Amino acid sequence: MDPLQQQVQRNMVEWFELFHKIAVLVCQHLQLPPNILLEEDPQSQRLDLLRAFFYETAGGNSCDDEDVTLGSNPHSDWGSLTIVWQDEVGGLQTYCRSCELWTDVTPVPNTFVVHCSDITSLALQTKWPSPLHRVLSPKHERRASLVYFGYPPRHLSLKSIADSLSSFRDPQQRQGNEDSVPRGYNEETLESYSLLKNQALDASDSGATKQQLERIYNMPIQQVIQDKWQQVQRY
Ligand SMILES: O=C(O)CCC(=O)C(=O)O
Ligand SMILES: [Fe+2]
Repeated sequence: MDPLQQQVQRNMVEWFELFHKIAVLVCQHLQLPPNILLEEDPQSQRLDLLRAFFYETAGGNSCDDEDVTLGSNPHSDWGSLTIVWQDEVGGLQTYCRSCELWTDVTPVPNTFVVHCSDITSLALQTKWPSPLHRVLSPKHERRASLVYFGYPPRHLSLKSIADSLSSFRDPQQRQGNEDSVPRGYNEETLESYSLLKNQALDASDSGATKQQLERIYNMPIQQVIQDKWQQVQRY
């Protein structure tokens, strides 16, 4: 590796660890149990990802097409928790389901945005919805962001996460014996969860379904996420 590559890698590792610490602190602050929504054992490999984004302006000389989208399409994040750092340009928006409007997530210096992502939301029976969000193409200034996608320990399943969260909040609560998905989900909310959609280009069933949740409910998270990466593989 040349010195520049080494420097970039060192910086990325530092940021990766910093974002992971922030994610752990968020869980602690929300009084969520340790080592359930995030892999906290330093010896264990994480599924987590850190991505650096750089959004070019849509109105540059090289492109006259007004419809061009250089941002990010509406989606929800698959994991447990997402931590976003964005610069002052803005463009991140979340969808308000009840008012049916896109709302700007206004950049605030020295702050991070935290999304409760699909896995956490599903384990909490959508009590905390996973936000549908998108990034608009910046018009005048280029935009940079760093996005950390946190995942639970790879061997856990949605069921075991759901059981741990409910017994943590209510120690009297007995763990469910059945492997089936509990009732109580808001099915309309589920429809926007990317984790439950078939995102393959040739997918015929593009809608999210309760059956999909049933299919993955007892699978190790690692397998669920591997299947998702297969779906979004573009050759
Ligand atoms: O760049 C951002 O602010 C967010 C990007 C995003 O939502 C994602 O990559 O999942
Ligand atoms: Fe996202």
